Amino acid sequence: MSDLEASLKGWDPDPVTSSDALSPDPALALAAVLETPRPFLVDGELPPLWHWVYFLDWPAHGDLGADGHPAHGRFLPPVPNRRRMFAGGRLTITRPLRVDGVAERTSSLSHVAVKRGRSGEMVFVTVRSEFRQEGGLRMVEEQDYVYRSGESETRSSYATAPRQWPEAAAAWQQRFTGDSVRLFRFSALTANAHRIHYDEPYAREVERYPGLVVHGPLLAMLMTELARRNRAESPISTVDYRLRRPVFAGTPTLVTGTPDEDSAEMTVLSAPDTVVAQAKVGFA
Ligand SMILES: CC(C)(COP(=O)(O)OP(=O)(O)OC[C@H]1O[C@@H](n2cnc3c(N)ncnc32)[C@H](O)[C@@H]1OP(=O)(O)O)[C@@H](O)C(=O)NCCC(=O)NCCSC(=O)C[C@](C)(O)C(=O)O
Repeated sequence: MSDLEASLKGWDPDPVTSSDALSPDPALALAAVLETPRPFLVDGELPPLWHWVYFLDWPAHGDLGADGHPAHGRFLPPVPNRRRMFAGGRLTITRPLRVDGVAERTSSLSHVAVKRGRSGEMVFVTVRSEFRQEGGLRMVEEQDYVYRSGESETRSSYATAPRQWPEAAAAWQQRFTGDSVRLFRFSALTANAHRIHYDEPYAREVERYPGLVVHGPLLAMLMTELARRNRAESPISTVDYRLRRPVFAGTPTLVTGTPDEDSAEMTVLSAPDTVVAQAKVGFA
């Protein structure tokens, strides 16, 4: 048994339920950060993944670790010297949540797996959440987080990111470059104090990235938003996404979509053959 596996023995956190009155304000602020064309909230319905600006935790300042991330939390694995990344997830929407109405989220630990990848040993933690409003189940979500233990390695493979816009033949396309202001505003909106997103000396010197890291949730949203804008008549009912490589502020990326009858394959490219994020979006 590896040290990582040993540290997880007996870890079995209980489910937790929280509620949110779903004020429209966070959604309107998110629309500004994403530069979403009007109308933002048709019939008050939250677009797919926009619930990420709700149900937020604001731990006391003293309860944050040196990385800005909470030092303790229900679904944070007891891994020594923990380093975390958002790796992917799946969302099924039966009926969208509506703003201006209390909604409830129940989260539980779904799955823990220690795996060995190109970057060494890591633990994948999947958290499953059910969202209810007006007594009905509206969405089921699974989110995969990856945790590593120990000091950051030198990430020399990231240092040579190209500085040109990637090109692709996909039907839907949108250019995107993360900049520090947008990353800061997205961190604030998602109550994410992780320093890799806004503290460049920390990102470079401590976590050894070549720059600020673009949020995984932001990349996932760019993909669903491109699909939503191009298929306004068909509501999105499923999203399955994976974050494959970190993206850094200043890196020109291309968000692409290749539609099919009832789904679309989405990617974020940092070079024509480098997929940094991918998603499959299903239309109802
Ligand atoms: C995830 C990394 C570390 C895998 O690392 P790797 O490349 O070394 O892995 P691999 O060699 O591709 O695969 C190894 C195993 O892992 C599995 N695997 C591989 N990927 C996934 C995935 N997504 N979900 C589930 N499983 C996955 C894969 O299927 C395989 O399993 P197997 O051995 O059973 O076949 C690597 O792909 C990576 O660095 N991705 C980018 C992560 C990223 O940049 N996230 C956004 C920034 S962090 C963030 O936003 C955070 C936030 C918001 O601040 C906050 O929550 O705190």
